[in-house]
Order: sequence, then structure tokens, then C-alpha cells
Amino acid sequence: MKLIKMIDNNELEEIGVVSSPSNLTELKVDIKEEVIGKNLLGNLCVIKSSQDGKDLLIFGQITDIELKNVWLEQSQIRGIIKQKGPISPISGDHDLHIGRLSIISVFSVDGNEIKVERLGTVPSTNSKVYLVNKKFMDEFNKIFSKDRKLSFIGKYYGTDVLIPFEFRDFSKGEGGFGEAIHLGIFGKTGSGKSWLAKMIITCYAKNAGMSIFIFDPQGEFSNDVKDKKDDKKIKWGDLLKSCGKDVEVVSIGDIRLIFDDKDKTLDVLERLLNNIGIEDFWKYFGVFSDKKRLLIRVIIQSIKYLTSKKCVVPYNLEDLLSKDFREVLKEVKNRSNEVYKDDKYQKELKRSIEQNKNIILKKWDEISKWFLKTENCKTIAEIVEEMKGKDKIIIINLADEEARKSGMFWNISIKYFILAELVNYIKKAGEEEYLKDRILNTLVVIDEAHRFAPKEKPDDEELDRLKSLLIDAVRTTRKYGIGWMFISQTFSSIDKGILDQLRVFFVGYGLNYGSEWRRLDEIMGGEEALNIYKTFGDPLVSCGERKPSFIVKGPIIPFIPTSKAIAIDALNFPEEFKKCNNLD
Ligand SMILES: Nc1ncnc2c1ncn2[C@@H]1O[C@H](COP(=O)(O)OP(=O)(O)OP(=O)(O)O)[C@@H](O)[C@H]1O
Repeated sequence: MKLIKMIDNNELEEIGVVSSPSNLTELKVDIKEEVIGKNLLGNLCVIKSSQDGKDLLIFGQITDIELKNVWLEQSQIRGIIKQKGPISPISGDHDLHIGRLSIISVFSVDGNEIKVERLGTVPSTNSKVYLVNKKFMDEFNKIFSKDRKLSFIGKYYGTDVLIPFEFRDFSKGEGGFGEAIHLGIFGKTGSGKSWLAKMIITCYAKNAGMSIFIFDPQGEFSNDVKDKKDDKKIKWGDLLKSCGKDVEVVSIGDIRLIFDDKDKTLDVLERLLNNIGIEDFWKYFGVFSDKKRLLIRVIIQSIKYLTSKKCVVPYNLEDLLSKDFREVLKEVKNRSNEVYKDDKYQKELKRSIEQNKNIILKKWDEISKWFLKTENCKTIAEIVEEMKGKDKIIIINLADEEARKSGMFWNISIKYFILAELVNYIKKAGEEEYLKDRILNTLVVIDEAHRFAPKEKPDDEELDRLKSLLIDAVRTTRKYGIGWMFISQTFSSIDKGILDQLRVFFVGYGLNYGSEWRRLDEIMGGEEALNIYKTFGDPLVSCGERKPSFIVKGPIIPFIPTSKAIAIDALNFPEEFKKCNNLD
């Protein structure tokens, strides 16, 4: 086996030997003097050992380096040093550098086969510890990729050694993960979350038969797939297409809140009207908060009446919401007693409608656009239907500028409402497939997740509904083959019901303070890799090329069957990523 030969032929740099005390999960390493000045933190190491007559390769990551000098721990000597400075040969010469090597994986080597093993004995204290180099890992990845579809998104922290990841689709068949998994990407603003997400999405896109939905509240993902002449742009759309996916951006202006059931459409209209503030619209009717709901009820009743058989010549709903809306206003005036008991206020309502008719009609135009069909428009049901089993990536661009461009009435509650309906329909589509003994095989990505599933109970009714739907979906949709990927700047601002369901974590720079650190420590179960996390630099202040670092934990690194957390440097996107994944 070439890997064993490489070790035996000294092709790897030896950094020390196993020391005492060591155990099955962590080995102490006495670092050799020649490598003491080297940056070893986060480095991947390998030890050749044997177990049950088989050659073993034990891999570990250096998670800490401790300096010990037993002489200097004596207070008399410390006292002398304080007065006279370093004492030769005690200072320096007697220093011991002890590395902590967290064992991340163990493989037995037999001929050209590599098999995952469980470590059942600790290597002896004469076992040499080597630094894994690029050549060794490339060779390992070559053998390891035989039955796997490996992808690369990062390198071991501080090294140029590529880590193999496997982003398998959620199917039960060969190569599938067997069920959906939920992922979370966390880190301060600018820590590289969205770019890492783009790499992960591209890796998932390589799976035939899998669809991906991206909720894009800032329009960032949508912008990156648009055709641009500018050579500097990342042209992510082309990359996704080269993975065999059909990519579509759906803008707010293309979405319609029309449902098959007329009553559901009118319920939605009623909810939308309730989410419009007095200042934005209702003041023109002369009503204030206590009567707003009643007036909306009357508008809906009027529409229902005018489109029903009770009306002498029933109107078509679409016409009534657009060119014939004056008829609704007339009907509302006839029903003013349903809003106010007092005659004086009834007259006041009628007078306000008459007086402000033009501005009411103009504003209504913006509201009604949500319910009127146009050439390229799509209902929420159509959007979800389109992606079913069709190798599709749909990005919903929910950026406020898009809404403004569309000329449709827009506020944050509508954003929540659309997202909630999408979540609802995706879940329903999953249920339907499940009943037919199939799965949806879809990843749903939610950027800025803390805004949609906040920890505190939201005041906004639509947000509260969205949050409940999301928590429920994350809990129930795994078996339907729907996985969720949440991107958020903090842990503490996102609901625990969601965090508890995540199996894969990527944590970028900036969460080593207060409650965030406590949460991170809890999620990582106090793993040693957190020592490395403390040394992450802010990518925003790095000089030269940006190399955002992440702690990763979860069953997506086949090389680490124990799912132990490790630290990585993200690949440079898109150039290095494309090269390492043969996507050129
Ligand atoms: N892997 C990468 N390769 C190349 N450049 C990167 C990479 N990651 C991040 N960057 C650079 O850093 C910038 C910020 O990264 P990114 O937008 O991913 O941060 P973020 O954590 O999503 O921030 P926010 O929370 O504010 O959206 C990017 O615009 C890009 O210029």
C-alpha cells in the first residue's frame, strides 16, 4: 500500500512521538525540537500503528500545544529568573512542547483497501507522529473516492491538505444518505457564510434527481446566478448548470397569491389587508385601529357577495379586484352599518370613500396586483410543483428592491406570509410524495434564518406563523426527504427548536463571546477543536487573500466517521473550488 510506503520512506515530516498520558480519544505528543518553531495548530497528523494483526493509520488534529518546564514551576527558580532574567541551561533547554492530538479517524490498511476501524488500544509511546502533507492526502482521497462521490470545500486549518466531504442526496438508494439532514452555517457578518453556502449548494447540485430551494431575503444568491458580462463576477449560475441543474430565479414581482380555492384566495387577501397599516391605506376610509378589522371583513363579504350567485349578475373575481373594484366600494358603502352602529359614523365612512376614491383606487392597484395573473407570474403551488423531481434550483428573490421595482404593495409581513406559504406547500408536497412511497429529495436553504425563526415570540402574527411552520417542518420533513440549511449570524437569536434538529454545523469567525460561546460549546460538546476556533482571525481584517475558517461537525466528512469537530479553511471561491472539484 502506497500510503504505508510513503510513511516508511520518510516522505512525511515527523513532528514527535506519542507521549503519556494518552487515551483512546486524545494522544499527547512530545514535539521534536526541530519543529518547535512551526505552526502546528489545526494540522492533520497520522500515526502508523497496528491492531489485531492489521496495519492501522490513526489520524488526528492538533488542537493545542502546551509548554512545560518542570524547573520553572519551582518558586525559588522563578524568583531568580524574575531578578536575573533567563537562566542557562534551565530556561529554553528544558522546555517541553506537548501537543494534544485529537483522534478523528482510524483506518485499517489491507492491500489496496482502506477500511474504517474503531481504535481499541492506544499506540505505544514510541509511535512516531507525522504531519500529513498534500501528496499523502491526495493519495488517500484517490483510494477513498473509489465508492464515493467526494467534494472539496476546504482544507485542514492552516495547511494545504484537502479534506474530503460527501454531500449525498437524501434518497435511500445507492449513494444516497437514506434520509434528509439539516445543516446550519453560523458566524459573524463577513465570516464567509454565504460563500461557503454557495459551495455546499454546488456540491449538493452534483446529485442527479435532487432539487434545491433557496429563500434569498437579500437577493445575494439571485444576483450571483444572473448572467453578467463582468468577468470578475463569480458566474455561479453557470457552475450550477454545469452540475446538471436548471436554475431559476423567481422575483417577488412574479409571485401571485392566487389559490385553487377561491375562499383561500379571499382568506389570504383578508390577511394581507390586515397587515396593511392605517397610515398606508386605511386612513383614506376614515377608520382607525379599532374598526380596521371590521371594515376589512365588510370588504371581503362584499367581494364574496358580488362574485356569488346571490348577486344578480355575478362578477368575475379577477375583474372585481381590478377594473370593477369601484363596485366593491359601492357595496361597502351599502354595508356601512356593519362597520358602525352610529348613523353619524356611517355617513362619515361613506363620505371618506367618496372623497378619497381616486387615492383608494390607486393604492388598491398595488394591493390587487398580488391576485392578478400576468404572463410570467407563478402561484406558490406552481413554484413548488415545478421543482418536484426535476433537478431544479429555484431561488426566491425576496429583496426589498425587487418588491419596489414590481410596483406591488410590500411590507415585511408579506415577506413572512410568502415564506410561510412556501414552507407550507413544500411540506405538503413532501407528504404527498411520501404517501406515494417516494421522497421529495430537496434541500431548502434559508439565508438570514434568525429573522424568520427568532428565539423570542414575535409580535408580528405572520412571523409567528412562519416560525411555527418552520419549527414543525424541520421536525417532520426529514422522512419526506426534505433537508433544511439555515444560515444565521448568531446561535442565540434563532429558536432552539430549530438548533436542536441540526446535525451538521459550520461555525465561522466571531462567536466566541458570552451566550454565543456557551451555545457553541454546548453544540460541540466541549470538543477540542474549539481551542482552534479561539485562534480564528477576522476574515474582514485579513491581509491579502481571504481564507475564512470554520469549525465543522456532522456526518458529511466520510473521513471522520466519528463526526468529531474539525477546523478548516474554506477554499477560495470560485476558482480554487472549481479546480479542486473538477468543475472547470
Ligand atoms: N471562500 C471564499 N472565497 C473567496 N472570497 C470569499 C470567500 N468567503 C468570503 N469571501 C469574501 O468575503 C466576503 C464576505 O463573505 P460572505 O458574504 O460569505 O460573508 P457572510 O458571513 O455571509 O456575511 P453576512 O452575514 O453579512 O451576509 C465575500 O463578499 C467575499 O468577497
